[in-house]
Amino acid sequence: MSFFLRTLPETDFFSSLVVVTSAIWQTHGTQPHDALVRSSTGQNGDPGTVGLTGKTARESRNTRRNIYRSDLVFRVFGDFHNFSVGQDESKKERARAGRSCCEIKITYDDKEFPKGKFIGDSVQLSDHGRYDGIQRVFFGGGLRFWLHNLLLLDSLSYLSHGQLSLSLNRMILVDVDDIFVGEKGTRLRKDDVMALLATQQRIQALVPGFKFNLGFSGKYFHHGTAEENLGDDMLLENVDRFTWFSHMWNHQQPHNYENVTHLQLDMALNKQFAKDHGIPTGSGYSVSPHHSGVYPVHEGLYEAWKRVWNIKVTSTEEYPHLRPARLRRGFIHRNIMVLPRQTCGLFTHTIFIDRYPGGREKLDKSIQGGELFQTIVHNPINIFMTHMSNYGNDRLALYTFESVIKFIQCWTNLRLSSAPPLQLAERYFQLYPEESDPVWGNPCDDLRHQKIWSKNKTCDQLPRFLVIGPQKTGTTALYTFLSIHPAISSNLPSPDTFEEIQFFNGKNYYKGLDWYMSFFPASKNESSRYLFEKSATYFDGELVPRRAHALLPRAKLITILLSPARRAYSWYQHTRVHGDPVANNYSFHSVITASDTAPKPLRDLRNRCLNPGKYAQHLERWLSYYPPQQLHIIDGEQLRQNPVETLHELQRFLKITPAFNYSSHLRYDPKKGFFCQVTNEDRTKCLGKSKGRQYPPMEDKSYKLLQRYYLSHNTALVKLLKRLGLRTIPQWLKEDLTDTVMT
Ligand SMILES: Nc1ncnc2c1ncn2[C@@H]1O[C@H](COP(=O)(O)OS(=O)(=O)O)[C@@H](OP(=O)(O)O)[C@H]1O
Repeated sequence: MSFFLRTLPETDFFSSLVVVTSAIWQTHGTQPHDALVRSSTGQNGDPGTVGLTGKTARESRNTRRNIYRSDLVFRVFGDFHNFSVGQDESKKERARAGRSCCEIKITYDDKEFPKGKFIGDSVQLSDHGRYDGIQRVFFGGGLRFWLHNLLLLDSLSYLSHGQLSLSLNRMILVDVDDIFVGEKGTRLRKDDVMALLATQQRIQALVPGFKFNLGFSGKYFHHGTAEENLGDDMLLENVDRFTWFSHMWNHQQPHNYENVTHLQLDMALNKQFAKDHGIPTGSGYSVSPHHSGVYPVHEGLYEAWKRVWNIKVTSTEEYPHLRPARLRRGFIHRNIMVLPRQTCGLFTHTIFIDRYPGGREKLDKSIQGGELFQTIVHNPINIFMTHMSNYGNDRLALYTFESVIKFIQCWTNLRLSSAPPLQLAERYFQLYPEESDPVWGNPCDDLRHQKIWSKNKTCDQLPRFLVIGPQKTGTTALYTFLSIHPAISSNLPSPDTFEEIQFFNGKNYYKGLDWYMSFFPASKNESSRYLFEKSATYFDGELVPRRAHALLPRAKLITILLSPARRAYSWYQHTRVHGDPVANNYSFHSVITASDTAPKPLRDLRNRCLNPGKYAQHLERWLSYYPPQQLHIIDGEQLRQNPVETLHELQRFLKITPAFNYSSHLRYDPKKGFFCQVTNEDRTKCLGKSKGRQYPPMEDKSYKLLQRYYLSHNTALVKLLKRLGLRTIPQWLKEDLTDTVMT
């Protein structure tokens, strides 16, 4: 299916026009599909007469008045030979009376558009395609108008026969943070709690399962005025009518606790408070003050949450960043599901309508088709952040949520519902399973993140360059030689994978950023230190470039390439020596010629052996994240034969000054057959016997076969290297290609 969205140049008729054309769906009599926008002939009759009622803020604690009368926009579908046009009839008497507006005849082929008769801002036309067989929906200007926005989505659904449709189900949870926390004079009184309950009941009629979700900090219970303390009591008297979650005992930010035990002790106090006051403790949900510790992750918080509260779900506005809100996502860390959190425009200090930033008009705009309304339209699952103070005073949160819910009911066919956080989270990750995987970013790249990250942590503990492999190209030799450099430091060794951390591929990634950074101990002389790590499996890892780029966007990348055929053979020998039973049962030739019907272990081994050698393909993946200027390609043969020059070039690429002269630090060792490090005692220290081992040469038939196998990949590599401006094509690459042509 293909859709073409384009803006046409200005015409007399439409100030600007977006045409949605379905070239595929050319039939008539389309199936009706669930539309977002409630049509003017909806089940409630005429929406033009539906006025929303809501609570005005301050002065209306006990009076209700009509605060909103719907603007009316007709959506009329016809065809170009005889169609109706809808126009924005707001404030016009006939619109309020619900009468349809003008009926205009128009003919399509001779372009007789009746000039000046339309209000371009509100025209939507559907061409059923009777003229040329192509269905279209035309939009007049004013696409920023909220209803047009929805109609565009409906049009896509309509033209695609429902295949490009949004589900109509929306789930809403409203968190009320800071229960018991507020300053005297800003907290809930008894009548506020009554209003909270009454509003909740009204919302429940429209949103099944809805309950305000109260986040409490027990330390501040009864810290208000006498009247407000009665409000606290009343919340507890109605404890079962709400859902509850822990918001830290003393409202402290968890990232400020370096010691997990202290964090646990504080959490335990809040739990004890809950037990003493009959507050349920089993929701499995918690939110930390100011999102601290959730993202960027403070491991201590996750640890203590699990131990004290058995937390399974939390939420934050900070992942991956606060803005833009529409890009907020969820992730799972240590089995705790982190959901994206939304704002409704109310913050702790927004408590009076006359002091609402931008005034009441701004709030109403957000509710009536603006930001808040759109948030619900575009997010299947919404967790809104509010604070206790928003429910006292002018009760702006009550007004906001009741109004937006009614507005949604009036203008859309969305089906609203609510559920406890655990259910929401399960639903969320069913809808977006790909989000389970976290993507760790650099906390120092976002000021807000830095503020809610432990002061003891530093971004200097991250590598400035990565040696990405592939395996068996001489990466260990390069790693060892780089470590001789006085200004370069490698990572600490890993107990499992030795000199390689293998963070960005495989399971280690789920251990989190703290785990990764623990391999790069902070040094006193940060500025002169070039931290790096090498993990040869990064090169061909599907997810690695994306993950590496998210954390280290400015890092430089070093890769070593040599004949993919020879690399595959070296890898096979390495795997045999490491006791792989399949490699030991099958000859190299059997492995590389294994067919797709071969036993799975053999096919897996074949793939692991051959895939990394498809260099161009893997490099393109890296280059889709990193600019070419950050990539340095080393010829593996040159590294082997002339490591000194190779390292001098590399230093220039890394812009490391002063340059370190390797010539007196590396020497050819005839016994080993490779260059080795020169020790202080003027001896050579070579890599262990696992590197540069002796094995029989590759059979000619295998080499020839691999040359053919890699022909297209090597050809693509030549093109890529030229595109990257490499002046000389490596000799091994020329040979691989030439020999293939000759055979
Ligand atoms: N100076 C020096 N000393 C020893 N070995 C050297 C050196 N330079 C390059 N090589 C080649 O490096 C091959 C091993 O590559 P890696 O270190 O990348 O292997 S690994 O992926 O880390 O296992 C290794 O492959 P094999 O010969 O198959 O063992 C060597 O050919």
